[in-house]
Amino acid sequence: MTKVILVTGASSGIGLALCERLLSHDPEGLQLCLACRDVQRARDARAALLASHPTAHVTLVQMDTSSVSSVIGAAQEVKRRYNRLDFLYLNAGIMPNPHFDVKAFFRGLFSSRIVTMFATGGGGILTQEDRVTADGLQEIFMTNLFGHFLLIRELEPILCHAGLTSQLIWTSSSNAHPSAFSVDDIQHRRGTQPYSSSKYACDLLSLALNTHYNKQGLYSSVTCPGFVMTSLTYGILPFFPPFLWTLLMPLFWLIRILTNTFTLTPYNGAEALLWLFKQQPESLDPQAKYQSSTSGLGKNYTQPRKMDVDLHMSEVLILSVKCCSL
Ligand SMILES: NC(=O)C1=CN([C@@H]2O[C@H](COP(=O)(O)OP(=O)(O)OC[C@H]3O[C@@H](n4cnc5c(N)ncnc54)[C@H](OP(=O)(O)O)[C@@H]3O)[C@@H](O)[C@H]2O)C=CC1
Ligand SMILES: CC(C)CCC[C@@H](C)[C@H]1CC[C@H]2C3=C(CC[C@]12C)[C@@]1(C)CCC(=O)[C@@H](C)[C@@H]1CC3
Repeated sequence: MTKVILVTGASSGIGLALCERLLSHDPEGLQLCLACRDVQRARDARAALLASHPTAHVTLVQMDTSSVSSVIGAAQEVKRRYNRLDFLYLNAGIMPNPHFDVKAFFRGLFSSRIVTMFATGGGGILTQEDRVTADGLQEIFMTNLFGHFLLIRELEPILCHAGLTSQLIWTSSSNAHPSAFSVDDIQHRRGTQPYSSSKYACDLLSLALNTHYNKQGLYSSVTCPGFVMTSLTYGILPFFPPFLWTLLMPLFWLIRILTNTFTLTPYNGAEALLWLFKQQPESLDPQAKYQSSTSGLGKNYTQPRKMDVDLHMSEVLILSVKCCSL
C-alpha cells in the first residue's frame, strides 16, 4: 500500500536529504508532500528530487510554521488531498541571530566539558536573540515547536485511523537541555537559549503525545541528526564564509573519531529519520532519542539514547501548549 509522508522544512538540509533517501529506499510506493514556507525553494527541491526519481509522486504545500493561519490553512489543504497520513516529519527549525560566545568556547576547551561542548553545542557557547511573531508568540518556540503542535492537532483526523498506525518523527537536537527550559516560561521569553529550550520542549511533547495518542494508533519519536553542515550551521558564524567551514572539515573529521555525533553531511544526518521509517512504531522507546551517528570511518548507524524527560513535566507542557492554542 502506498505510504503518505509529509515533511516540514523539506526545501533544504536534513529535510531535503531525508526526502532523497526515502525515495531511494522506495521510489514507487510513496506519496511525498513537501511542506515549505518558500514556494520557489520548494519547487526547486521537488525538481531536484524528480531529477533523480522521475516517476516519484512529490507534491508541495506552502506552510510557514511560524504563522498560526498558515499552518491551519496548509493542514486544511493536506486533509483535502489525502484521507490518510502515515508519516509526519516535524523537521522545520530555526536558530536565528545566534551568538557564538568565544570566551565560553575557550573556557570549555580547557575544561572537562570539552567533548560535550563539541557534541552538543552546550556549555553556553551558543545563545540566540528571539523575536515576537505577528501572532504575539516567540518565533523560535512557534517555528520549532508550536507550529508543529498545531499541525498535529489539525491533522489528527487523517493521522488516527482504527487498526492502522501513523508516526510523528521530530528533528530535535543534542542541544536540547532541561536547564534551558522552564514550565513557567515555555516560550523562553526571558532566557538566552530559546533554541535549546524549544528542542527540549519537542522531547517532552513527544513523550506526552505518546501518552495521549498511542491508543489511537499514533506514535511519536524523537531524533537527533548530529552536527550537520547546513544553512542553519553556516548561520551560526555569519562572518565565516562556507569555504572556511570547508577548510575546517579535516578538523571535524578528526573530532568525529572522538564523537560520532559529527555526522557532518545532511545525508548522514538523515540516518535516524530514515531508520525510524523502517521500524514498527510499537517497538520504539518513547523515552529514547534516536541519534544519527557516523563512525570515524564514515559508517552510518542509529543509536538510541535515553532522554532526560519526565512524564509529569511532559503533561504540564502539553496542557500549557493546549492553552496557547485556545
Ligand atoms: N544542522 C545541524 O547541525 C542540526 C540541525 N538540527 C535540526 O534539524 C532541522 C533541519 O535543519 P537543517 O537541515 O540543519 O537546517 P536548514 O536551514 O537547511 O533547514 C531548515 C528547514 O526548515 C525550514 N524552515 C525554517 N523556518 C521555517 C518556517 N517558519 N516554516 C516552514 N519551514 C521553515 C527551512 O526553510 P527555508 O528553506 O525556507 O529556509 C528549511 O527547509 C531543524 O529542526 C534543526 O533545528 C538539529 C540538530 C543539529
Ligand atoms: C571555529 C572553531 C574552530 C570551531 C567552532 C565549532 C562550533 C561553531 C561548533 C562546534 C559544535 C557545533 C554544534 C552546533 C553549532 C556549531 C558548533 C557549536 C549545534 C549547536 C548546531 C545546532 C544543533 O542543534 C546542535 C546539535 C549542534 C551541536 C554542535
